Amino acid sequence: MNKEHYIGIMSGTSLDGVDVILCEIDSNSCKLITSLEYPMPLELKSEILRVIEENCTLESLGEIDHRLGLLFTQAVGALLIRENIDPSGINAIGLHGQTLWHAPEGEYPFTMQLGDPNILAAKTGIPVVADFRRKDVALGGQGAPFAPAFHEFIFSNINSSVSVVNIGGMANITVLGDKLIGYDTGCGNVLLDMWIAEHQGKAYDENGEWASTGVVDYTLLDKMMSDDFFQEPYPKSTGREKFNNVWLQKYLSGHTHNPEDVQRTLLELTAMSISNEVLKFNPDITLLCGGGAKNTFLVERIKVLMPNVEVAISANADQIEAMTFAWLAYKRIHHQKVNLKDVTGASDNAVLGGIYV
Ligand SMILES: Nc1ncnc2c1ncn2[C@@H]1O[C@H](COP(=O)(O)OP(=O)(O)OP(=O)(O)O)[C@@H](O)[C@H]1O
Ligand SMILES: CC(=O)N[C@H]1[C@@H]2OC[C@@H](O2)[C@@H](O)[C@@H]1O[C@H](C)C(=O)O
Repeated sequence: MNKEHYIGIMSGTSLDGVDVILCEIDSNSCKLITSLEYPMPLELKSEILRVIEENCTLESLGEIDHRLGLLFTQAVGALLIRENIDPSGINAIGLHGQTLWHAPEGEYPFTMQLGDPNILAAKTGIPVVADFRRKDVALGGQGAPFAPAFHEFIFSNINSSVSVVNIGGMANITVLGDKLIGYDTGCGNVLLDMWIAEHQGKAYDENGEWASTGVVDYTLLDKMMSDDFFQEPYPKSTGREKFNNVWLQKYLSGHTHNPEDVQRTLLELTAMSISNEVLKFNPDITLLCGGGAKNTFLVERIKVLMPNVEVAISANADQIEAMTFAWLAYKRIHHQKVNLKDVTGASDNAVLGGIYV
């Protein structure tokens, strides 16, 4: 069987860094060979947040597209140099890009990922597959989440009923079965990160330590849990354009709260919005992945909220999203459709992504 080598690049909604992985892929398997986390410069992170949350000009968008193209190129270069890899041995790079805005519903649906793939292809000499999501949106789909198709590929050999939950900035669930189910459950770490940054100047609440000093405000929790997004049926997907400071302030306004109680309540919101969805499918096992799987207090709360489900941290928990995009590049290079229509609501499965050489 022919083994091929693909690089996957993911920079998610947390804006914490760029995950770069190298995989060996064939029609039956995807083996992680090595990975690297390349830091997102703080100034670029602030500029991206400013454009998303405050003020956007065409010039700022164009410059961010270029700067991200350079950043992804540096990240790939760092991996190739560290591992002493010749670029000619890489079949292609799967580049997710940085989501700036995701609006799959409405009169003119769109999803926007930036980071010019031409720069990456030109500077590395490696073919790049990018722009994965817009074909799905063109077919009437949500354009997200895509990881469920990869979860199906790597986890369907498990002989129990399985669900997979990625806890990134946003959180998404996959339920494996005859019909593949997957959708975003809502916020993952994004509100927790935002609140601790504002009150303690930290990028994230390590192991939920600050949250654990507060108490859950159940009135606030109930109000937030009654938000439309949590009530809507799937297919559904979301992003920073919804779960952001404006969203939080809407629920906080009119009351005074201790900051640590808000953090504790936000952690409970993440745990509850995830576990409510998992429990709808009653799986034997739930595999957690993404950065939130390292938050020991969050994982503890998820376990408490679903005592009859075995909760485990998945293999390669930090790399699965980047592996997804390496595998999607493999699918594109081989002109294979991706099994996502039941997840995203697209009218058909499709060959996803454009090739940049
Ligand atoms: N030890 C830890 N304790 C608490 N939280 C952690 C820990 N390690 C990572 N995190 C959280 O994980 C986040 C990063 O997760 P991840 O990289 O999976 O997100 P992402 O890929 O950017 O998001 P998305 O999946 O929505 O695109 C950090 O911002 C932080 O909130
Ligand atoms: C539009 C977008 O970038 N969505 C991300 C985000 O981060 C988690 C969740 O929201 C998921 O829908 C998706 O990412 C993963 C990689 C996915 O497509 O499965």
